[in-house]
Amino acid sequence: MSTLTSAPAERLPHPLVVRTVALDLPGAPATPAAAPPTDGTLPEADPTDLLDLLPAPGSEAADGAAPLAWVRRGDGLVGWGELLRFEVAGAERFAQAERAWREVLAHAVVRDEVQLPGTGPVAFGSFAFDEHSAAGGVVVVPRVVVGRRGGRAWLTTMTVGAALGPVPDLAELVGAPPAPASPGAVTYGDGAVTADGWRDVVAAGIAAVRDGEVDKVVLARDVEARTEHPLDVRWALQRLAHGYSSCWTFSVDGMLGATPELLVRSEKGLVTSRVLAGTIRRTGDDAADLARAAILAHSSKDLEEHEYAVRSVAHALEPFCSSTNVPDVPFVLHLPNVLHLASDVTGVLGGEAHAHPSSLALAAALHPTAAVCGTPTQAAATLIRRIEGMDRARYAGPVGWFGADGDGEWGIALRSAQTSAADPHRVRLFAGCGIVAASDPAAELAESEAKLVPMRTAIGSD
Ligand SMILES: C=C(O[C@H]1C=CC=C(C(=O)O)[C@@H]1O)C(=O)O
Repeated sequence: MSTLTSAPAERLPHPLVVRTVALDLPGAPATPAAAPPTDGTLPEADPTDLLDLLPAPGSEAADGAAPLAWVRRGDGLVGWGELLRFEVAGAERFAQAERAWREVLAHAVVRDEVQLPGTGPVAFGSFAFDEHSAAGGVVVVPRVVVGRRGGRAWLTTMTVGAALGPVPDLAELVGAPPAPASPGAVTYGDGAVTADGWRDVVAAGIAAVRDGEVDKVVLARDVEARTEHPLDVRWALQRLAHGYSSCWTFSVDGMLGATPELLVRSEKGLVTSRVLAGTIRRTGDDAADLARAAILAHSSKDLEEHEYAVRSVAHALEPFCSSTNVPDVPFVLHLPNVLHLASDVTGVLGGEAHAHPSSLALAAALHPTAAVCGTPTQAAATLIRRIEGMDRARYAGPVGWFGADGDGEWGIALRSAQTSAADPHRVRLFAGCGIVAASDPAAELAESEAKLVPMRTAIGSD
């Protein structure tokens, strides 16, 4: 693995050599002729088909690095082996990451026999929420990527060399990874702020809204988990993908989770963002939850929170788009733990395709949205720094992947946790809540607990 902070291509002894070939995964025929079926439906993939391929920690293939994943409903990308790693920091972290990736690509030799979004060269990234955070950001170029999309699958290998090697073989690259072992019992402790202390943080946030310092602020907290056995990230990813299939299950550099919120997907000039804000807990009873969905859809407090988030995304996309579509009314997204108000904002990038901003540049322009920071953005960010009492690190920052043409997908790292490279028993879980004038500290604490459920379940053993 090479860790580079600047001018990566100049320091590479040879160009990046990339080869993508079609693959025969379950539910993903290697030959396009065999798919899609005549009834128009796509073959069902198990949500963990891709995740099952990830090598075990400590194995030669894992290369000492955390697994890479971006998976939803069985489609997506998994990657392993750290061929290149770029660490970035500060306000320029996104631009630095983009520059590093472009420099590598400028010297790449690519043979892509599949030609779909996610084939050819691919890099994964994860970035700190706050430009002042020591967590900065990282871009990882894996040695191996396996992808699946709409019934087709592929294998990409990336090396640094002089020429294309032989056709890569999945069986040789993967072997038969052992199933992840349970992390055993998990104990929980306070994070940077205790639960009681966080109620006071929320109360301070409400006071700031009522005083007119901000219209909305999103406040977050962390809890510390300790697993009996070292956490195998694959264990958590498989449980997240099964339990939260409508979310994007991600893992980059030890930041993992299942986010319901897509910051931006950019594909062939079409931009999509799934905006969430406004939440109600589920009860576990379907009839009661339907009634709660109706309450949420009409709650002025939640609709206000949501409106700020949608406006911030639409406003940030406008300069790049020739047209945008912003739904007038949100829909209710049903997750196993909570219900959210959700809006899918779309746009068409303006100008010539070669001049389109990359998906990461769009993510940088959108970040931080009012769903994770507040309104107005700068005042909310300042308030968060003053009262939240913790470094969010990469929680609530952009996480995802991009390819050689800049297209890609970036989620907001929510319902997430950060593992520790130094201590494989330690996991830091995060959750946050949008605060407006009508918020109540006890209700927000309960909401944050509901938002911790996906990661608590993912690292649990039952
Ligand atoms: C900040 C988080 O959620 C955001 C996304 C959806 C709904 C939210 C809310 O209703 O407060 C938050 O804005 C989190 O899950 O940590």
